[in-house]
Amino acid sequence: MNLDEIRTHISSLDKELLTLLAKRKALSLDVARSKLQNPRPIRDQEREQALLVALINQGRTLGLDAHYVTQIYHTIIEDSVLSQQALLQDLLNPQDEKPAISVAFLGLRGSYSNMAARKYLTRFKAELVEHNCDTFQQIFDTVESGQAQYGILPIENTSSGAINDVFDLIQHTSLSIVGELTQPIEHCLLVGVDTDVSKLKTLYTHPQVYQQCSQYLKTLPQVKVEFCAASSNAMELVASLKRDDIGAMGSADGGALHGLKPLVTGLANQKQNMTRFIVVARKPVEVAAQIPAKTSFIMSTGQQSGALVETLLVLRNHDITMTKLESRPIIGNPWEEMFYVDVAANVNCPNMQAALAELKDIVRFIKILGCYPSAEVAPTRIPSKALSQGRDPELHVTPVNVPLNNNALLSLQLGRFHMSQQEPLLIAQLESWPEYGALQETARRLKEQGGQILAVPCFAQGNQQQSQERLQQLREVAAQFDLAAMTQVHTPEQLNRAAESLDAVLLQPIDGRRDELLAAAGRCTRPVLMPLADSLEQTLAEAELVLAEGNQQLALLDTQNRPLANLLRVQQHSRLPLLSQLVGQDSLLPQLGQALRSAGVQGFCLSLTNEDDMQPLQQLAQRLYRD
Ligand SMILES: C=C(O[C@@H]1C=C(C(=O)O)C=C[C@H]1O)C(=O)O
Repeated sequence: MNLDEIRTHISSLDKELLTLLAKRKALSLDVARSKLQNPRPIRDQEREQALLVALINQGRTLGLDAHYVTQIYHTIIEDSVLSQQALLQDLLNPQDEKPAISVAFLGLRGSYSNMAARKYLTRFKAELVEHNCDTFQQIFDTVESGQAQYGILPIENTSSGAINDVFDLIQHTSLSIVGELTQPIEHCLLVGVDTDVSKLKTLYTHPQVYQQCSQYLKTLPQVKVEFCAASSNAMELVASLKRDDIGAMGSADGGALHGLKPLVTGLANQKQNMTRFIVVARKPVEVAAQIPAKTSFIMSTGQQSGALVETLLVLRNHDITMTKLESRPIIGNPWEEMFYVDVAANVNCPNMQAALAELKDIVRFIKILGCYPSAEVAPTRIPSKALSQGRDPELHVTPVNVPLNNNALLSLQLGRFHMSQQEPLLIAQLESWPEYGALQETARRLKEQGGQILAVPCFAQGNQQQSQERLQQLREVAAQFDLAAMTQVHTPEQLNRAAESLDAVLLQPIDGRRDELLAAAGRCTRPVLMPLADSLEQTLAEAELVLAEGNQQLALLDTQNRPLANLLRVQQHSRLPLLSQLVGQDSLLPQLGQALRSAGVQGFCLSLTNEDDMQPLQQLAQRLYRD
């Protein structure tokens, strides 16, 4: 086949794939209708898990990686669940046939609020009429007066926290919250004509965006920054001037609406930058019982001691999970607070009704702001043991008896992975920086075995530029294979740079600068792995140093295969999660792993050279994740 023929073949396969996806979606809507007739929850994670495991195994026989199959199916299932939810909501809240849906939001075309509005309203399949507003107050007014049906408001951001102005306005509105959505905020450098970063002289941006990208902007000393009222204004300006020495900052999708292209992406200091938006309307909606719902309410309690605790106990006693609690001053009543509460419950469910009745008796004031479908479809986790492949028949031994009496241990989240003794973390730690292809291959094999973290040394001797590139590449490869990324750091400077890009850092203090590194680790916002010191006392003192500076995301790492008795003592005294570093080629690796796990070790850092084969990793994974 020549190139054209191959491409024709690919195009026809893609068409088939799309047809099949559409058929799958239609079937999933049939499932939703059947769940409405015989009421069952929309989400069935047991079914999803079984489906994913079967698909991963089928994929393997066809030569497809586990992570590839998982990623594709997470997207398909997320859409399937959200579409089912939307169908149920439409059936429950029939809308008059509307030729157009109107929505009020902050900023112009291309603003983050505009992108959120577009995303939320795609499911209405009606033309969108946009009302640009200059202030949050104007959004409330536009919806209250009936000029727009919906208002979209940002309520909290993962880097900057609660958006107080919106919380304050909600106190006084008659509108209801009818929906929520979370939008990733991905700042890019946008340009209107073909150009290069070195040619840029002026960047137009909003002060908040400037702040969130300060570290990247420091690398462009030749560029002057001009502030605009909103990112969308900056985009409009750059689009109209069409010059190669100016740029704007904002989202790639927003820029595309103005014909701008992203020149550099991922500019934010904090990589996981998300904003949660609420959707408000004049009439509340009813949420189908099968859909995970949230209810938001505000309340003010008296000022007697324990008043707030009393209300929280009511929620606990009715088994209602609180997902958010904010307090804001009550305007006009100095030192009195209004509490904003989100709970994961449908306002009409019996538990919530009972809780509300009790709350009414003990608070001064309570108002339901709305009940709406929860927008989070967290990917179904596949247990590592379902992934760990190619079991070795000779390794049959009785499963370890994991002692369950140490649940008082502090736990740790590394990236999106949680450390637990039931499912220990598996880290592949390369001893030196590999070729890009070899890095990808290690990541792929680690993921195939159910491992979670890729650790590679990124800091080359004195070469800042190179280490920056390595941090970037490690982050990319880890993300590609849905792994968390970690690197070894020797100095506070390295620690700060690693913490900007990666999910965790592994401390390797240099003599003489040890305390300095520990103090920096205590101030950083990433999880830290700290090697055990020479004595138990010193380890405890060093851990205390990190914890006292405010970082509670700390785990200890035994790098010297210490006797089990020592490890048990460290755990007993520190209550911190403990990991063990093992050498990749040790023939006793699986047995060692099993013994250490029985002693309470919650993670394994397997050091590998670039030449090592991955057989031992596979054997360790099999042993760790065996039933
Ligand atoms: C389609 C269903 O509903 C949901 C979506 C699933 C899917 O798209 O495969 C699987 C389980 C449910 O969470 C179902 O229950 O089968």
